[in-house]
Amino acid sequence: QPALNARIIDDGIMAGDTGTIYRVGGYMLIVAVVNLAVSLAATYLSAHIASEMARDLRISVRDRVALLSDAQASRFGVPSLLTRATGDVSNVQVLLFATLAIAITAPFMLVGAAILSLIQGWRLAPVIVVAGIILSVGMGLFVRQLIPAATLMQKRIDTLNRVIREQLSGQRVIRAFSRERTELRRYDDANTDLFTVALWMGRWQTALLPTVTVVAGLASVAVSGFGAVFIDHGWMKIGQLTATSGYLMQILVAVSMLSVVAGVASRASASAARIIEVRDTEASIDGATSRRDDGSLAALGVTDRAPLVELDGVSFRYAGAESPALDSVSLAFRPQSTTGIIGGTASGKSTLLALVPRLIDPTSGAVRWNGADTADFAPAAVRSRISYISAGTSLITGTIATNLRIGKADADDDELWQALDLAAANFVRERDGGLDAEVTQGGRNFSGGQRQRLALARALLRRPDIFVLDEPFSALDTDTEQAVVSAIRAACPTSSIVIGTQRVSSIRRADQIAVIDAGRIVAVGTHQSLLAGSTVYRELADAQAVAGV
Ligand SMILES: Nc1ncnc2c1ncn2[C@@H]1O[C@H](COP(=O)(O)OP(=O)(O)OP(=O)(O)O)[C@@H](O)[C@H]1O
Repeated sequence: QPALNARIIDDGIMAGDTGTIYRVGGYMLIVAVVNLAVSLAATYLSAHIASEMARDLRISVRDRVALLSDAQASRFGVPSLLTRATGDVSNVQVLLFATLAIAITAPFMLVGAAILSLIQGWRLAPVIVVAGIILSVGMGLFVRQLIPAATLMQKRIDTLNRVIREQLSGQRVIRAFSRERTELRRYDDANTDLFTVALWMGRWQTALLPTVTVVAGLASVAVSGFGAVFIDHGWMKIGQLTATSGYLMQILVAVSMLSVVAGVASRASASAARIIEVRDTEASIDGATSRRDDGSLAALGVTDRAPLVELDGVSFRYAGAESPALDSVSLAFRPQSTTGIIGGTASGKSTLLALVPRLIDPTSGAVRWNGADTADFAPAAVRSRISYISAGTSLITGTIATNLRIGKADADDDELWQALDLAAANFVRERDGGLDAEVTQGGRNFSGGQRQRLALARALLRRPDIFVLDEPFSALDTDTEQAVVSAIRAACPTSSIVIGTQRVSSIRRADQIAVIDAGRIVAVGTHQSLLAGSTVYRELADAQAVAGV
């Protein structure tokens, strides 16, 4: 366009040729319309591609997170994983959009304008080159400053998210212990830390544009000044000077656009590193860790019948822990039999139970199904035969039906009602909406006992070969827990039922009771034999005032 403008001035206005003015003016109009259409299309396509990339990236982060072991997930921390899957992906999305919409076109614009300005005359080239060098060096420095700051900023967003999460989930405790002021201060500190780094980045970012503008202004003054001298000497025409000024402006616009992209790029590169860190984490518990290519149950000799599950000299140590949570545990869970694992706080019950569905793998020893090491099995194959209830029952946002169908996706309503009845979850019948009654986040609109009954119904729906139940009755009264245990046994006569608990009442009728203390099995027997032979068990029973029946 500046070249066409130069022709209008030099060949049209100066030569008094109105025909050239109209003709070249027409070309300018066409160029402007094409320019508009191309940039609209480029913006649309860039937005489309960037959004699709972000969607795929979120899926891949989620897929990786789903495969992380508990220890790996807690190394990142839930708030950080959330930020990485959302805010960090958005930063990369913005960069991709900016790159496609601006950063690809800007260099063409820059080089094209530089070449076209040279065609107009070489004499002003040094001005353009000097301005270009100053701007490139300035931008390089700017990006170097911003990348570490952007990394710090994402970390501080993680911290703020963690504080908010803790405060929201612990709201009642905070109120009950009058900790509002302390918590407010904690929030303020995290918020101020984030503000400080954001402000620092903002200052650098705001400094960049004025720098570009000042360099642009000086370059423009230099072009006009030198140009005037060159015209005076007859080395240049007025139109050539106008065109060179126009191209200089285009170069500076391109540089300004690149400077905006540089700001986005520094944040995005910090975010990309955080996303890559998650994606590159080798999942420690997933299908890929099956030691055999064919990790199916059939390939390993486990048929339709409930298997004999054995813990064979199993030890487990959490990463960084001084002592093992489980130490040389050997125990068998037989089909058609109920096993109780009882022990005090932190004795290792949850750790032991998590081994069965391969939520964790033993540090040494093996978990065997019909003699075959489950490390050879695909975790999904093992889990498909198990119903697991973790301590602190989890429900998800949805309805009662959607929560129950996690246990069995194709269960019809009759099956759901039957499972609810077996789990003594009669309250669902009185609830508005019945099976379609709403479940809010974490099942907070249900009491602890109701949540446990729903979890038991979900576990029952699957009719698994093994029930692995971690403290499943802690919020139920003893009569109800007995009724539910009997109902599970009657509904699934061939299954193996394993119950981890601190309550003697939950397991006293079990065929086998293992007493665990500090990660070791200290006694195995029945209620009666343990009352006679195990001090730990007797003490637990005495403390809970359970009669020797
Ligand atoms: N994710 C973890 N990281 C590190 N150590 C852990 C982790 N989970 C449990 N432990 C430790 O392992 C030991 C056994 O814990 P576990 O949760 O298995 O006990 P538990 O018998 O189920 O306790 P409770 O009845 O109180 O739930 C404890 O010393 C505990 O501190």
